[in-house]
Amino acid sequence: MKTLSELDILQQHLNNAIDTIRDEIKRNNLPPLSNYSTEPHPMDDASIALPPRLYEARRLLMGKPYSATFSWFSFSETFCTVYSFSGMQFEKAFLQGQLQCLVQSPFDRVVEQSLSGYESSCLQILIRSGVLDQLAETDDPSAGIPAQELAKVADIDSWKLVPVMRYLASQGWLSEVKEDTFRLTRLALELRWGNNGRNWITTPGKPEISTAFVKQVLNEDPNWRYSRQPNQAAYQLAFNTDQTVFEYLKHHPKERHLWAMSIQAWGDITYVGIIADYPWSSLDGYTLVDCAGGQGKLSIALVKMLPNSQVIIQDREEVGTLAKNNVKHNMPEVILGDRISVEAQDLFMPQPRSGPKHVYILKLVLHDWPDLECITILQHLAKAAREDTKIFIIDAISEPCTLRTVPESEKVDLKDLEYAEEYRKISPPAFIPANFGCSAKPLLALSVHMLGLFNGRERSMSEWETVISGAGLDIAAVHGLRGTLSIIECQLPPRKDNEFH
Ligand SMILES: C[S@@+](CC[C@H](N)C(=O)[O-])C[C@H]1O[C@@H](n2cnc3c(N)ncnc32)[C@H](O)[C@@H]1O
Repeated sequence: MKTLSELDILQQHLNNAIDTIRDEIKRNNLPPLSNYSTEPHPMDDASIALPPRLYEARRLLMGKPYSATFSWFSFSETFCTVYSFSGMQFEKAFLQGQLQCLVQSPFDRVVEQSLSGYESSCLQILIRSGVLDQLAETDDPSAGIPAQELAKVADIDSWKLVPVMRYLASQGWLSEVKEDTFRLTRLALELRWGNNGRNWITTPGKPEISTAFVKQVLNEDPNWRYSRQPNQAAYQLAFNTDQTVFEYLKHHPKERHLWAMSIQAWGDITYVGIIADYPWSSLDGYTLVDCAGGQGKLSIALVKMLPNSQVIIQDREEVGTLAKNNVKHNMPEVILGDRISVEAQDLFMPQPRSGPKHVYILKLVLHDWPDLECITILQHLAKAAREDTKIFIIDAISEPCTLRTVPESEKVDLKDLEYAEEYRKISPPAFIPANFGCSAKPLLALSVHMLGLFNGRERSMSEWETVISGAGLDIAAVHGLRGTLSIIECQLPPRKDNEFH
């Protein structure tokens, strides 16, 4: 007999729940569910007791960590324990996305969202108390450790630790192997010391900035409310400063280091797609200028890939030291200033590197800035550019959340990618928005975070077009990459016959 995998079993639960909901809707003469309806559905009315089978099918589909009829703890205890005994992880039953929106009770969603900040707080507790590292470094990670023991080593109250850990277990970060004994799950391994997830989550200030974000947007002072200055955002409200994030970090080296690690984490997760999905070898022989190149991970890769190219990492003076150390660490054989150099260069000053066959790269830079600043940055590059210069904006293209009908001849679906080596994005299938809805949540959350930090944002293609044409540049091509980013290749517009350069 075929042994079913966890994926097989979860699919069965999913199909069973959907089939049941469909059947119950028909049996009870309810209207069809739609995420695009502008009317409430009878199932949204919490004062009506749903038929038991429909109620339970919805609970199965949501894999909900709580419900109206179960108290938080009793439900979590039963459910988490049962699931960890059967070797399954709760988080995998928690189906996100379109299906969640379609079937979840709107009030439950409100409760879940209004308390969602606790997930971040509980993760902070897990990490900052050292509990996560205790769980990661134990001799037998699969056995787990009783919360009482963890609390004693961390010097915190176990009465407070247990609800924190159980909540995290319900969200998939931990599993409760027996009552009050927890172990890490696959998801939580990303939070171990040295991993990108840990670097990203430990950058200081995220909770403070997200709280102050409300005050940024709804500020009583209209000068603030309508300000798009990079130094009038939630960050300044949270840290009581009038400096931009980068100016502030200049004077706070410890935070600067943590920030650099978190930026690097985002860079790392997008790196594979940038390298794999663009034909970089076609640029061998070009001079590549990595503007605001940070610690220079992309530049180091490019100099290794392109033996006839020169690569220059530019950034703020205080970041240059990090980049130099990084180059020395990763390429001990290379002499700085030979094929790779690091130099201080302000994005808002004229670009000194100019000449034939140049590529200016702006990776994850423009999303940090409001439109006016982006236009100024691009104008400096446009002024330094020649006819054959390429300007690469490597940033996300944040599709709107609209439904889009793709003409049949242009459709790409999963079947088209069978055995494909070249990456192509699939077209959104029916009822899935252009940005794939909840799949875009990390990027859209980052977009809001950019607003809170700098009045920056992730941009849609039409928003990119505004900024690029505002700087007097043309778009030559757009390359989609795996890992949320794209390369928007820009160039000078063709010269008119009567123009002299
Ligand atoms: C989000 S990071 C991106 C770094 C790098 N391109 C990457 O992808 O890892 C933004 C970078 O812009 C740099 N930066 C900020 N303001 C700058 C300025 N006025 N001139 C030059 N660099 C600046 C920061 O120091 C930081 O390294």
